[in-house]
Parts: sequence; structure tokens; C-alpha cells
Amino acid sequence: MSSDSAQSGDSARTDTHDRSGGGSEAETMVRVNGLKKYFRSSSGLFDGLSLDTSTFPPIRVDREPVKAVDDVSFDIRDGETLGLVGESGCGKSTLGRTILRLLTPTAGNIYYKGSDLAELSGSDLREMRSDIQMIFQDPQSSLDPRMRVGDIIEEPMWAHDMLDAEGREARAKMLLEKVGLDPHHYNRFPHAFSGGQRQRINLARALSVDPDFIVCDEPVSALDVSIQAQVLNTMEELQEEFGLTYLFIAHDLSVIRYISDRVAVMYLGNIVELAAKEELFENPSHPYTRALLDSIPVPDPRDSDARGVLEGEVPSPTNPPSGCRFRTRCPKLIAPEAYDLTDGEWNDVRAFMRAVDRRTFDTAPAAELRATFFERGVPGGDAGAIVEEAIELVATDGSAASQRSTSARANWDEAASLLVGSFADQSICARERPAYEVEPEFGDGRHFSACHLHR
Ligand SMILES: Nc1ncnc2c1ncn2[C@@H]1O[C@H](COP(=O)(O)OP(=O)(O)OP(=O)(O)O)[C@@H](O)[C@H]1O
Repeated sequence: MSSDSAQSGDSARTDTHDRSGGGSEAETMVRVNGLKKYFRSSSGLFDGLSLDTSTFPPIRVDREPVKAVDDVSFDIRDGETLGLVGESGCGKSTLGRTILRLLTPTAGNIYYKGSDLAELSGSDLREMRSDIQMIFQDPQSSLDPRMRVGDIIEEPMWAHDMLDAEGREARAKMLLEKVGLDPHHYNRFPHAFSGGQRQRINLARALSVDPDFIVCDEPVSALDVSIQAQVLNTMEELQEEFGLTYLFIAHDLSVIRYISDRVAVMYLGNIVELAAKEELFENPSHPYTRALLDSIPVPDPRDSDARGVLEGEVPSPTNPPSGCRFRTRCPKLIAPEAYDLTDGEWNDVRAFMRAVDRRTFDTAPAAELRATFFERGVPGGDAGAIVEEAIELVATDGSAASQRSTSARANWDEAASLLVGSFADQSICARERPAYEVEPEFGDGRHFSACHLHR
């Protein structure tokens, strides 16, 4: 696997010296390799405690760390915009902040123009920081209301001892103009500006120290849709003029589609797909990317089929699923090889397993459950025997209901763990972490999709 891989798993660990097919050294600005960021709660009375309404008492004790970013590798090329998209909580901000070394990595490397930022500290890191900037989502709170716009823009130049007072003022005014504001606004305070204008001030501030690389964390999410496109256009113009490289984080796929050259899709601490924009949107290969694209709101809300295909809860990043992180919600979970099931039979088994696990139906006599979930009949062989055992556990007339004194809940739990343990946990999706490259349909770029379907 090459240097610009979106890999996961040891088998696909990127060789940082491997340049085969992944572009020359000059084309790579940032190379992230096996990066991990875990948050560990170490002290305090309530550390590690969290609310869990599915248990009684509704408290969970987590001794494991939160694996916010878990073994992520990819490249960002000189002058490109790499979009990073995924649901809330999947680790996008943590990844962006760790790349900038605002957070200390738990493991891995972040090569920036050849130097490993993960290894830098003190003055070396400080020096590098002027080259790498970040823009945050909320332009309101990131600007000090007591400071004049000129001082806000000049502050990073001060911190990096750049230019004299006159030079800083001239540069701040030049940048105000470049970001689409009036240089005469130099002495105004932030409250005099709209949300879009405040984000432009942030842009000018980030540009003041002449960076090459900017991590943009949801920079237009807080803005009205009508303003978003204007700010995005300005960002593109600035990229062109100043030769900038962007890592652009957003949960909004339409924003990602607008601004990105390539797109990385993140799920539960992993990058599951990475491809050129057109390739990713026209030929999505990972079931999670497909589900994300299908859940984009459609113009006609009556067309409900096209929405909400992402079912189930995102698992805890403290205890993520083995193998493919998406497997617990994946509509394409691969059947375990141990059973000889047709596609139709596997669909039925999977639907029954998920319904029992999530307890999405009321119990009923066994015959009724068979008719509801297995219209074409319960499969034969070992798989069928397991299904029948689970039906017996949850049915109103099942053996467990009459013979046992245990609560109904225990029967459901037993049925769920029988089904999940026999089917979901036996799938290759649970046993191996996927790392694959697929043939692109659009353009000649590379397309990485971490899914066992592409074996
Ligand atoms: N300082 C922290 N301490 C403990 N856990 C954290 C910390 N920061 C983030 N996390 C956890 O790490 C995971 C990833 O969070 P992160 O903010 O990076 O996700 P995100 O994709 O950027 O989400 P959003 O779009 O909502 O900001 C979440 O489970 C979050 O609760």
C-alpha cells in the first residue's frame, strides 16, 4: 500500500518511505502515519463514570481510554484541500488538533515537510507553529471582544516576532482587503461585524504569519447557508493566491463537496474511505460512505426512502467494535463462512439478530415470530438451529418462557448474545480490520475503502 493510503490495520501500515504510486515527496505536505489519540481519565472522583440508561443503576464505569483517533494514516498534498467528513463525535476535531500538536499524540507520526511534529517540542515546535494555523467553527467566541481587529490580526505576528510595528499594521490592512473586508475596519471591535465577517477576520489572523497549511475545523458551520458559499469562495481564492494547503473538517457533505479536492470519511476514530471528490461522491465504495450520502436531506421530504438509512447507535469509542468499526450498523455485514446461507437467508438472520439485540419488537408466539422474520422459512443446518434456540428464548410460548424462573429480560439478553456471538462475531467483518484499495471509476487518483467487501 502506498504513502497516500487511508489505511487501517497492521497489514496495511504505511511505510513512510514508500513512494510507490503515491506521488513524489514534493507533492506531500503532511503525512500522518499510524496516528492515535486516546483520552485517558486519570484522576478525580468522577473520572471514568458516564451515564448509561440501558443499565441499572444508569452509570457506566469506563477504565479504558476514549479512542478518539485510532491508527489513522493518510497524506495531504501540497496545495490541495483534503475534506474530512463524518458524524459528530467520530474524531475529526481531535485528529485536526493532534496534527497541529495542540494535543499530544498517543502514538504515530505527523510528518510536516519531512519533520515529525510528533517528536518536536519547545522552541522547535513553536517555530513550526507559525507555518501551520487553525480556524475554528465559532467566529464569535474565537475573537476577543476587547481587542481591535488590527490587534487581533497582528497578535500572531507579535507572538512570532514578525516585522516591526509599521510592517505588522501594513500587513494586517493588506490581509483585511484580501479576505474581503475594508482596511479601514482596522480599528473596529469584533462586535461591529457579522458572523461571516468575523470568520473573515479569523482568516486574516491565520494568514498573518504566512502559513502554508491551515486546519479548518467546521469554519462555515455556524454561518447562514447564504453566507457559507461566499466565505468558501474567499477561502478558495486565498488558497490560490497564498499557495495554501487545507485540511477542511466538516460534517456537512455539501460543504465538503464544494471545497474539497479529495475527501476522507471518518467513522469512530478510523478513516474508512479516501478518494478524489468526484470518485467519492459518484462511486462511494464503503457502506458507511454510502449511508452518509443517502442520508443527505433530499429536496422532497416525502421521499423518505432516501433518508435515515444509518440505523442504530454509534458504539462507544471507549470500547469500539473489533474488526471493522462500522460492522455493528453495516447493512452489508458479511455472512460467517461457517454457515452455508443464501443471501436471502442471511438477510433474514441478520434482521432477526438486530431486532432481538435492539429489542425492536414485542414478543409473540414462536410461529408468529417465524412468520414475521423468516417468510421464506428458517434456514436449515446449524444456523437454523441457533435461530430456533433464540426464538424459543424470546417467544411467549417458547421453552424458556415456561420452564425458567429468570426474567424475560434475561431471556432476551441470552437470545441476543447467542445470535450476535454465533453470527455477527463470526463474520470476517468482526475478526479482521479491513484495509483495501479499489479501482477508481473517475479520474486516475487512488481510492481507498476499508471494507472486506473489496477483498
Ligand atoms: N478532552 C477530551 N477528553 C475526553 N474525551 C474527549 C475529549 N475530546 C474529545 N473527546 C471524545 O473523543 C471523541 C471524538 O471527539 P471529537 O470532538 O474529535 O469528534 P468530532 O468528530 O470532531 O465531533 P464534533 O463534530 O461533534 O465536534 C468523542 O467521543 C469525544 O467525546
